[in-house]
Amino acid sequence: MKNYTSINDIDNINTWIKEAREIKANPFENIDLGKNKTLGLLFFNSSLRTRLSTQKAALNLGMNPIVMNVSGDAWGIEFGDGTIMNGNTAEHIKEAAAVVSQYCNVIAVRAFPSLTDKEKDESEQVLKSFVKFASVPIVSMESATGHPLQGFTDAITIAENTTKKRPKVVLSWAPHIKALPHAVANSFTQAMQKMDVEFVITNPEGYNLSPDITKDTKIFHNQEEAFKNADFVYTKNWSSYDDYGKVLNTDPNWMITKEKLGTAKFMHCLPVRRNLIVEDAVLDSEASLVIEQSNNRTFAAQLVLSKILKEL
Ligand SMILES: NCCC[C@H](NC(=O)CCC(=O)O)C(=O)O
Ligand SMILES: NC(=O)OP(=O)(O)O
Repeated sequence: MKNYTSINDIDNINTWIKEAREIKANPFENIDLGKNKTLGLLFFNSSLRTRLSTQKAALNLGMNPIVMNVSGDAWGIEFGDGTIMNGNTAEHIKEAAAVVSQYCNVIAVRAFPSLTDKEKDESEQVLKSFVKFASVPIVSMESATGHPLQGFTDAITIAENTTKKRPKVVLSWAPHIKALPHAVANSFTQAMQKMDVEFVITNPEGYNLSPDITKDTKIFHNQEEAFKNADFVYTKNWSSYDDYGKVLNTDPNWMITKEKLGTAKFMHCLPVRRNLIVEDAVLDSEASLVIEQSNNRTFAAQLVLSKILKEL
């Protein structure tokens, strides 16, 4: 595999899940695979899980990870083509990506959307510019429209925790005070569409995800109806897609409660705001899979890095 920038880069999700679970059972088996290879992690935004689990994955493969917070610490990077650089940006992505490629054998990038310019966000300018101008493989650590390491992690976690051949999985919107990206919900949707699960989405009116993502997945505006017979409830806030980046609804009735969850397992990518997205009683119960999801981030990243290293 050259790059990992989308759930669409997974050729066979069941095989990948099996391989990731084998890595989880024996994480140091390929400790020599990444010997003398460097992974550069570039963050344009905050992170706790992605930053640590991706470094840990690299270390488990014998790679050397080097990390940089690009925003603030590096020179401002210009992405525009042909720009007269007399503003705040000091170097062009053409040089920046080429330079980082001299130091790193693989580059991982986190770059969130603006949530103000839909066309620009959907063009994935930052991620795609790294793919274009770096001479080494690129891994997305959450871009404007997707979080494929998270989506794959969530698929592993569902496979590990299901007792049924075809469980029912619900992606539920929940309220938040800030405008949040669609990336996690998009990649989770794409991952579930590849799995043998009954998958539905529930969100208030005005909050449907991009139809290019949801395709023929059933969308309920009634959360209670969607939750009937659910085995897994995956919760995430996202801002409006149609009224791009706007917060149209903060109705607390959409918060996940123990009563609503019933016998289903609760999932969230984290970080999660307690008693806004989900009540304490859920996160503090056996029904919550959030810590195991975070654990699985390491093995998802380790599989992706293994596949890239094998083709370097
Ligand atoms: N990487 C996982 C989620 C990252 C981001 N969450 C956030 O920005 C939450 C921030 C807050 O709660 O203030 C998102 O939704 O895409
Ligand atoms: N789930 C996730 O990507 O967490 P961080 O934003 O902390 O990396």
